[in-house]
Amino acid sequence: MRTALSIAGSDSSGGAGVQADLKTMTMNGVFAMSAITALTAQNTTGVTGILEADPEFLKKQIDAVFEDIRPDAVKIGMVSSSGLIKTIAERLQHYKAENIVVDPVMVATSGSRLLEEDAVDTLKKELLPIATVITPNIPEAEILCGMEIHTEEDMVAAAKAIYEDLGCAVLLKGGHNINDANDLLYTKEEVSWFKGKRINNPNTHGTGCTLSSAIAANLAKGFDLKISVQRAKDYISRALADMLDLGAGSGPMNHAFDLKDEWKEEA
Ligand SMILES: Nc1ncnc2c1ncn2[C@@H]1O[C@H](COP(=O)(O)OP(=O)(O)OP(=O)(O)O)[C@@H](O)[C@H]1O
Ligand SMILES: Cc1ncc(COP(=O)(O)O)c(N)n1
Repeated sequence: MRTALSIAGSDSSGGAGVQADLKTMTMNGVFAMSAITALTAQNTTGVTGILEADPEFLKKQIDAVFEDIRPDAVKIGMVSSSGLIKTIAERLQHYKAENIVVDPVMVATSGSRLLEEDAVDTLKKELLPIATVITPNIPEAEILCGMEIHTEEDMVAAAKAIYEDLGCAVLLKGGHNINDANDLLYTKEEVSWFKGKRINNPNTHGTGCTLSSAIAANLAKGFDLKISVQRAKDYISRALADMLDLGAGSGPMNHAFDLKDEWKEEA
């Protein structure tokens, strides 16, 4: 069985973070492991507390995984602070990790900050350049490239600027657009659009975590980046279409939908 590691924060409400990652990876047919960067006390309406892991303890978790069950792919979500980012980058390079998907989580859907402001530079310098693909949403991409994004042309220009600056493939997610949910993949070879029909579901807590974990799971199974993104997009559309409605805020998605063997196939 192929394996994947989530390096991310814990979401006590189960909709985002490590909890979303493990559900998504399992549904996509890989064995899921975790190294937790922070505990959050969180629900659909907001984050009430964050307890960061000590970088030395995060290193222990990553070492414990790599020295026994080497992951075929790694997804990185909430990284919180510079010390944790440096530890992750150093360890992944040490183990020559492959198929690294970084979701540069900065602010939760509910509005709470999940990455310290002064850690953005460390993220750009140390972690994003070693990624196979990064998956910013529009506000995150604006921070990474310093330009405003209003149109699909702006999305292409922003993805190009980020690619040229950091050297990693960029999946710029359009979930924050008003009309469509079209995502743009910018790689060395080509620019591809992944068109999605906007599903009228206000419960989008954890969509970014889910998409990036599904990409990692499919890379782990041997699919190339474009096919992995398409499969991940199909997965998230299916999960959103289930219309689970829990909690008073933007709720989580259901992952326990009809298990279909097609989600689990390997390349
Ligand atoms: N209402 C929707 N209908 C269909 N697809 C959606 C919808 N909202 C988001 N998506 C898709 O979900 C994925 C995540 O996109 P989004 O831009 O919401 O990321 P995000 O903001 O990082 O997510 P998060 O809510 O975890 O912060 C993308 O593939 C996006 O196109
Ligand atoms: C631990 C953790 N990681 C990531 C997110 C981002 O997800 P969202 O933007 O959907 O709130 C989150 N809320 N909590």
